[in-house]
Amino acid sequence: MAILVTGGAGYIGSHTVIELLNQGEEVIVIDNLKTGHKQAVAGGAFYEGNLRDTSFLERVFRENGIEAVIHFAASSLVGESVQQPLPYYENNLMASHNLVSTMLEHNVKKIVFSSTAATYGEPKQIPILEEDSTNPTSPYGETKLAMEKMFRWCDQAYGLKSVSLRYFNAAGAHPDGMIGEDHNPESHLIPIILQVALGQREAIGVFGDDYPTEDGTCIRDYIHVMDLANAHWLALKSLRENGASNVFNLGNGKGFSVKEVIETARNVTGHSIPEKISPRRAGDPALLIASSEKAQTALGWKPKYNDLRTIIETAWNWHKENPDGFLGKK
Ligand SMILES: NC(=O)c1ccc[n+]([C@@H]2O[C@H](COP(=O)([O-])OP(=O)(O)OC[C@H]3O[C@@H](n4cnc5c(N)ncnc54)[C@H](O)[C@@H]3O)[C@@H](O)[C@H]2O)c1
Ligand SMILES: O=c1ccn([C@@H]2O[C@H](COP(=O)(O)OP(=O)(O)O[C@H]3O[C@H](CO)[C@@H](O)[C@H](O)[C@H]3O)[C@@H](O)[C@H]2O)c(=O)[nH]1
Repeated sequence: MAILVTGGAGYIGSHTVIELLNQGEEVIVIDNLKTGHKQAVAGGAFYEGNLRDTSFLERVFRENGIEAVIHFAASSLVGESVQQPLPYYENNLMASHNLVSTMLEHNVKKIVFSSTAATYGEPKQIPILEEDSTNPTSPYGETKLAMEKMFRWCDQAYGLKSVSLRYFNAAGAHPDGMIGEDHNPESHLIPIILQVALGQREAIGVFGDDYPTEDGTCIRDYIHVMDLANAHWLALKSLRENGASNVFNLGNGKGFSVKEVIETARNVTGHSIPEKISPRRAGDPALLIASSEKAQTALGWKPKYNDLRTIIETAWNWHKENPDGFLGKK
């Protein structure tokens, strides 16, 4: 029986495919390549198509014995979702509805889901715990929270077992330099900073320096993509072993401001990386730091790359060797 990975050609999905293959799993990837890259998929069967296309989904489930689904495919940019909410409802909620309906028709009842810190909105306390209140500040966070709730109701009604993993900020690249982050256009902080270091951009725009934080810039909890990949494998194992639905935060429990991230990248790369203060980006909470104790205790998850310098080093290794991302890859 295979594990179906939706969005497996994307950044976190492709790193998780490697983890699954290393664990001896049979893997099937679905991706419409909207933001992903076929060259990033290290193995398994590949189906190019859209989760919104029910006959396509039906064919994938008919042609394969699928045990469980790991669901990454989504639109996932906080700022963009504030400008264009409707595509987020379509590509996140409606596509997930198609997926779950097809799963249930084929009696597939295990799903590991990419949720997000954006489900919390502005936290009332730090570090954030799973039971804290959820008041998203963006349509993106709102759609992810709605999907979590859809899975919960489907557990009660149909016995669908889900593990929702609320990642904080994914960063870094495979330590072998095989694959890394490549979005076009890029919107994430660390790859943009490294594009400045490579001379591909003039400066990094800092989105707001008047937040209620020590240096006025937003604080995030950066977590290495291979640590996230490993958490998916552990979540899958937990569904196999005890079958209970659950929600887990995944972060390092340490927060870094935008300015601190830029400074660390200056040290790693040896480049000056000019910065310019720009307006705030709509939808951004000031401060997000996870407590991941629950995942550590219940899943036995232990992040290996738990310092920002190492995370940025692995990203720098990928960007330096592949300045044009997968396009330029030999
Ligand atoms: N990057 C982060 O920091 C972060 C943090 C928290 C949660 N997440 C979540 O993790 C998941 C993966 O994020 P990522 O950064 O790897 O994003 P990504 O854009 O690199 O990957 C998403 C993949 O899904 C594919 N896809 C999107 N819609 C599809 C559809 N309708 N049908 C088929 N394929 C489709 C894209 O082509 C892409 O390959 C997303 O669900 C995102 O919301 C990401
Ligand atoms: O050019 C830039 C890009 C980003 N930022 C700031 O850097 C921080 C991190 O931004 P970014 O890398 O774009 O990530 P987030 O917007 O925090 O969102 C990521 O992390 C969320 C979880 O916290 C996920 O849900 C999202 O999918 C994922 O894109 C934020 O404070 C941004 O305002 C800048 O100042 N300048």
